[in-house]
Amino acid sequence: MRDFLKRLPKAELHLHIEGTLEPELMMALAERNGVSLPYASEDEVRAAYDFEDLQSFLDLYYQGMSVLRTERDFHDLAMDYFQRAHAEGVVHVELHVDPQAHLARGVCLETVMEGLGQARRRAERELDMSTALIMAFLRDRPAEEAMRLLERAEPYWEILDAVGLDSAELGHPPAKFAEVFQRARALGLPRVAHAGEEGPPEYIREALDVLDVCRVDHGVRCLEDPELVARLREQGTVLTVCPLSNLRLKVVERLDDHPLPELLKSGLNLTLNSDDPAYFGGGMLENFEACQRAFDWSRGTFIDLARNAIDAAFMSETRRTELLERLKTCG
Ligand SMILES: Nc1ncnc2[nH]cnc12
Ligand SMILES: [Zn+2]
Repeated sequence: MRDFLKRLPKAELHLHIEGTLEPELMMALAERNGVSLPYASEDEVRAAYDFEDLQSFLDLYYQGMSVLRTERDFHDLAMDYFQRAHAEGVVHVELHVDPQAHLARGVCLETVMEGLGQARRRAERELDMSTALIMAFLRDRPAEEAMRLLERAEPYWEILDAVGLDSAELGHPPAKFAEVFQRARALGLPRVAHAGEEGPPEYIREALDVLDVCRVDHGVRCLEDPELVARLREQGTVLTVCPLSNLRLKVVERLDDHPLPELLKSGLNLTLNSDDPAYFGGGMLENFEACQRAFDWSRGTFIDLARNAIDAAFMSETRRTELLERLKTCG
């Protein structure tokens, strides 16, 4: 089965590029840039990854990214991830990036975008990997700051595939960002948002009604609201589910308790993703394998999930056709 899951052409729709920073690269960049970290070794970094909830993870996630300072750092970060993902049979990656977290540290938007752009072009050329870029707003910061970022990103509007919404969910409902998302819509930018990870089903409704998102990141708490489930099913809204993330952030106690089988039974349009692979114990292949162990799904189920991701991805129709063809030969 591992071989089959590896061969499966996997499209990853929910990944935070800053969440791919492995302890080895974190330590190397800290050294290169003279940034001090509260860890003496990679093992100490790993030992700190024992999270209670989303906030306890975010605290380390923002601390970890303090080592990213230059264009080359962002290039190295993304290229490192693309190579690992490629080795796991990932053929398309949609990366969320959190510019506000970098701007707040004095790293300018151009540094982030140019570094990531270089890596994306190399991935395309050297790994035959397509990529998409989602510029995310931090929901625990003021909406005015998000609006300033959107305007500041004008030179990059052309290369953005979507805007997103992430960071601490509770207490920061999607409606707080109504104007920002309206502006993104007016600019012709597709929209996605994290909702229903730790937050209530009401946040998923708001993401749909107020932000007009085409996909919901996580969305697992929709099951608490049967009417919402029916609506998501009828609309075919994609949920980008992240099993190992939900486990490590204690959204569920054990993977066997994960709502994925129920979400599947409810006829929802699901995809599997890694979220922050360096922090949550594995990339796409580990997430697929963990589901195989926990739920004993058939090959057909994994093929369906992989197809959902390709169908919903921000990619050219030529690329989509090519990947769907590749998927057919996989069974
Ligand atoms: N799982 C997650 N939820 C919300 N914001 C995030 N930023 C990075 N990972 C995240
Ligand atoms: Zn996420």
